[in-house]
Amino acid sequence: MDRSTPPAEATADDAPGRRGGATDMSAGPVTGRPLMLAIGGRPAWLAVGGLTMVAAAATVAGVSVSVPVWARYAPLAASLLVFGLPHGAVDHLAPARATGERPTVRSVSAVGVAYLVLGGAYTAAWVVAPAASAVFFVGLTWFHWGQGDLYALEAFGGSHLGGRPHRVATILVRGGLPMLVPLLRFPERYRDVINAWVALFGGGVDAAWVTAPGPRLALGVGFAALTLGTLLAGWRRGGGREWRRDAAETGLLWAFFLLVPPVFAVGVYFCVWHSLRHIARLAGVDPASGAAFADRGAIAALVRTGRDALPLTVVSIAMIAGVVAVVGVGTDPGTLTALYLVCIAVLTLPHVAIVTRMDRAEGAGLSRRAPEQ
Ligand SMILES: CC1=C(/C=C/C(C)=C/C=C/C(C)=C/C=O)C(C)(C)CCC1
Ligand SMILES: [Fe+2]
Repeated sequence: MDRSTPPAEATADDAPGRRGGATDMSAGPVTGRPLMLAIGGRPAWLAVGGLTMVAAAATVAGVSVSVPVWARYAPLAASLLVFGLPHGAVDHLAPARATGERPTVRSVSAVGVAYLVLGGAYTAAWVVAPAASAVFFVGLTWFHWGQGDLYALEAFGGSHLGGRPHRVATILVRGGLPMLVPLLRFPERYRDVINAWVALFGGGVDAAWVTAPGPRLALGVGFAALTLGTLLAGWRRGGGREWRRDAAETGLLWAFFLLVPPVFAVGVYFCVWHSLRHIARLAGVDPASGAAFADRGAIAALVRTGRDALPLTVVSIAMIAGVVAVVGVGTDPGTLTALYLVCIAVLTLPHVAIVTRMDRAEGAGLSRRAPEQ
């Protein structure tokens, strides 16, 4: 698929930032809209929408569904293979492709060095200051998952997105949905997850304020106001179909993270929302995956990108298994999940650096020049 031409389904207004579009303000291409809808949109809406409806029906009927422990952890465990870990395992190829070039030994090595330096530094930080590293991990994920959603909104054709302040607010809202909303409804479980990370290093967090109602209420009211203000700003820029999609997704994620228990909800979100959106982005910058999508559809594009992700997914799983064996932690799901998430944290810091470079190369996200209005 030729990325420089808007796909048949999209109009120039649909895709304001795509190279060659009539209202093009950016330096580079943004993933094709049909690709992002097929891989990064519909599956996530189905999974998250379906689960939210089940949870809402159970709440309205006053039925308390007891989810077995293994099922609570199943989505996070599945993320080892199902889109989660693999979405970062194409990082060695992605920055070159984002600039429209073929990966070279040099470009792949630069990514390797970034992983060694940033991942190494963050590993040391976990050992020296686990509580601060845990808080940093939540903040980093907040930014990164918001950054991922901002890219997807642009790829959907988000002409309601304004300049830098509106984009920063959109990142804060979209990242805060998975990182803050679970705290509002499930503070004890939230604290237990963070405690489990820190406990791996022999520490504990004294975060009484996390479970205290006052600060939580303030955070909830503040975040609700930020959500409404950000959506209102988009509506005032013209609203329209993409604004309605943004508002519907935002409302859906608010409900999802308020209703569905947090470890399960975050696991589902990681697999089908964040990771699939990034995979759609990766497929969009890879000519072979783009062609597979144009010829044979979404599954073919996923398989093509999956092939690129396979080697480093296997290496990452082997490394995580090695860490589990060497540190010899307990085998209960809570502890294993904590160790997995700390490994993910170490991989996420360089991953965020790579994605931010891709944003710059594509003129997307915070690197996009403000559209004129
Ligand atoms: C599990 C869980 C949490 C944090 C999960 C995090 C921080 C996951 C990060 C994953 C990343 C960064 C994946 C790569 O893109 C919370 C919200 C603390 C509490 C609720 C349960
Ligand atoms: Fe990511």
